[in-house]
Amino acid sequence: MEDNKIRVGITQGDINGVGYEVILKTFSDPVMLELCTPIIYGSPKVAAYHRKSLDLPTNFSIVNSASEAAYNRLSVVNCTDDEVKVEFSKPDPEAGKAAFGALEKAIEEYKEGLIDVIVTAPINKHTIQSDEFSFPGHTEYIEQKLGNGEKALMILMKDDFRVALVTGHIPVSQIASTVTKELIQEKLSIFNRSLKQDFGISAPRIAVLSLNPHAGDEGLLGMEEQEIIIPALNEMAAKGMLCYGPYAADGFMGSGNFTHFDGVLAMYHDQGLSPFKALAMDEGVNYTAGLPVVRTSPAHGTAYDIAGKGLASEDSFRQAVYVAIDVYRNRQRDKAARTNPLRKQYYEKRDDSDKLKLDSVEEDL
Ligand SMILES: NC(=O)C1=CN([C@@H]2O[C@H](COP(=O)(O)OP(=O)(O)OC[C@H]3O[C@@H](n4cnc5c(N)ncnc54)[C@H](O)[C@@H]3O)[C@@H](O)[C@H]2O)C=CC1
Ligand SMILES: NCC(=O)COP(=O)(O)O
Repeated sequence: MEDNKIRVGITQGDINGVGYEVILKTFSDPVMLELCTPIIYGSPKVAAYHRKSLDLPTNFSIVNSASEAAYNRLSVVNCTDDEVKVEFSKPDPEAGKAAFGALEKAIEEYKEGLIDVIVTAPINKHTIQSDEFSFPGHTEYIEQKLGNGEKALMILMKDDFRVALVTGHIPVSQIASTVTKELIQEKLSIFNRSLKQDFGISAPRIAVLSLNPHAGDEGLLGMEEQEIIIPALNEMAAKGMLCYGPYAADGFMGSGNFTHFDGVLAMYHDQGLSPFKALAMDEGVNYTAGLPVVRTSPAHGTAYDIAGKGLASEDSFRQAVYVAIDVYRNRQRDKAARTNPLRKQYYEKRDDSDKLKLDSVEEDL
């Protein structure tokens, strides 16, 4: 390795979707190569196929591992069977196998310290399923593989607009029974910590959405607000967290109230992601908070309807690279700031001794 730029490991995702298109378009800009050292985990053959089909100018080097990645170059580590064929827009278990192989290799090299962050191109969540990958998505898989026992939180973000989820990829029929006081508090704690450490916000303000229409209308339309969400918020607020709500989701988003908060915690996937994508999908980023590893992805999926046509925008993928780099740097800064912190000094009221007291280091909620 000839440089000390952040090494961004990129997994190829589903080879029949728009993954390679957005990756190659992003790194056709030489400025991106000054910002980081990108390493694609995938297939030089498949990358070349996409480049030719879409008439893209992006060049890359073939390497055996990220340890060989060259300065100012896009590199590709081959982790895919050369026999695999690209068939644009086709859901194909072979493509699923290729997506999984790339993810496995990236995780292996991350563990070896060869890459600093992981940016994933979209997978087809159905075709990737196998005995080795039985998860609803990257979030849950990476939580298990690289979480060291920590829990993940899915955050979709664009600039200061950040939406996180209490429940994720579960059937709608299971949402109400999955939303518990403990789960809300767990997600709030991860969100609060991430806003501080990953985004440098010292006292984050978090809005929490209700589960039922109109926040339950005092119990008329459901009791979860009264019995679960409000007690969860009250306890966290008593510990000093700046959390507010529950807000009725439709009016909260429609009125623009969300702009007054650093983060919005939604109760379920479509409650949070539908308004988010309506407002911010173009440059939206999916960030997996709460884990030791920094992992991002574009907000979009495989987009089979436009695969191979040259129509996919790379904006979201480019932002995913930026966010991964920013969070990585913010974490380093936060770690440095927390090493040997100055302790707060104060005099106790009603203590006549004039004795200076030192408090203990603040614990994260
Ligand atoms: N992180 C991941 O791996 C994710 C994977 N998926 C998977 O992707 C597949 C398709 O999911 P959908 O819900 O259809 O969402 P999608 O994001 O693939 O497509 C939704 C719409 O947005 C458009 N679109 C998506 N990306 C675009 C881009 N870069 N430029 C321009 N237009 C774009 C598509 O053409 C389509 O009309 C599913 O298998 C899903 O599970 C979905 C989201 C994230
Ligand atoms: N809708 C968001 C999404 O599907 C994210 O999936 P993944 O990042 O967990 O693979």
